Amino acid sequence: MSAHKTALSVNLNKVALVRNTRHLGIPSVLKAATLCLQAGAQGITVHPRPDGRHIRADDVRGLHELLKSWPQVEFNIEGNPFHNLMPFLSETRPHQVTFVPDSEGQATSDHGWDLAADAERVRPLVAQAKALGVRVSLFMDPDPEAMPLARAVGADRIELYTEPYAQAWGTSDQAAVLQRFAAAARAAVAAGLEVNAGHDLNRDNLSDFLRAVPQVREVSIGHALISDALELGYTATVREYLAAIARAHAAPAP
Ligand SMILES: CC(=O)[C@@H](O)[C@H](O)COP(=O)(O)O
Ligand SMILES: NCC(=O)COP(=O)(O)O
Repeated sequence: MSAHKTALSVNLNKVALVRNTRHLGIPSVLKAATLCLQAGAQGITVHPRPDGRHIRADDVRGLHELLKSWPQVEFNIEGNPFHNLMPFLSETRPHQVTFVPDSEGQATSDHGWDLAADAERVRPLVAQAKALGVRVSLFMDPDPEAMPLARAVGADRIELYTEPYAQAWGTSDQAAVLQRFAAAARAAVAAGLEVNAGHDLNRDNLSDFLRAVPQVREVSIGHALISDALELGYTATVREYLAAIARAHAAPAP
């Protein structure tokens, strides 16, 4: 058994994505956060992208207010520090920021930092976030040799980008890919970093990952978790609508 329990941080991007297709405010990001926390999630993650396609500034502010009532819960804001991210840190001082090297308008995150190229420009932004009291995590590919560089720019944690693992899960590549992630996590810890993980983790592939990479302090999960929440909720929801129809038929308007 590992000495710590891995925290689950729920990424709410996809709730906002659906919400943004109309002007009704549903589904509500704040209600989703509340339900996830009531169910035991230990953190909330959002990635306010520059194009505002899902999480927007008002969501970040609203979650910041909401989480004042949940002092044990970690607020994690992800994004590219060279785009729109840093003002959110000054305004809300979340527990953690995850720097992600996405381009503007990128469909979704698909690689970690290349610190051999970017260390000098990332370092002052890491220092700026830490001066605000915000823990800094860097989104990284599972490359053991890059971990000392992540530490050298001042990061507290790294987040292992797990899509390659998710793609390998259940195939003959799974064991080899997991070995790569395990080596990267060991290298991170040896360099003085803590380890997070995320991207395309789901309730099928998660346990195998955490067994192989027990150092993981936190997983942030959005796309699959929100999809599961929809699918696991269809039965009860359809019954509610059928009940509403039945009520109308049982007591029609006079
Ligand atoms: C850093 C990371 O892996 C997540 O932010 C992920 O990219 C989710 O972002 P989207 O919900 O915009 O795909
Ligand atoms: N940092 C990863 C994250 O927040 C969620 O990624 P995904 O589960 O939506 O792929």
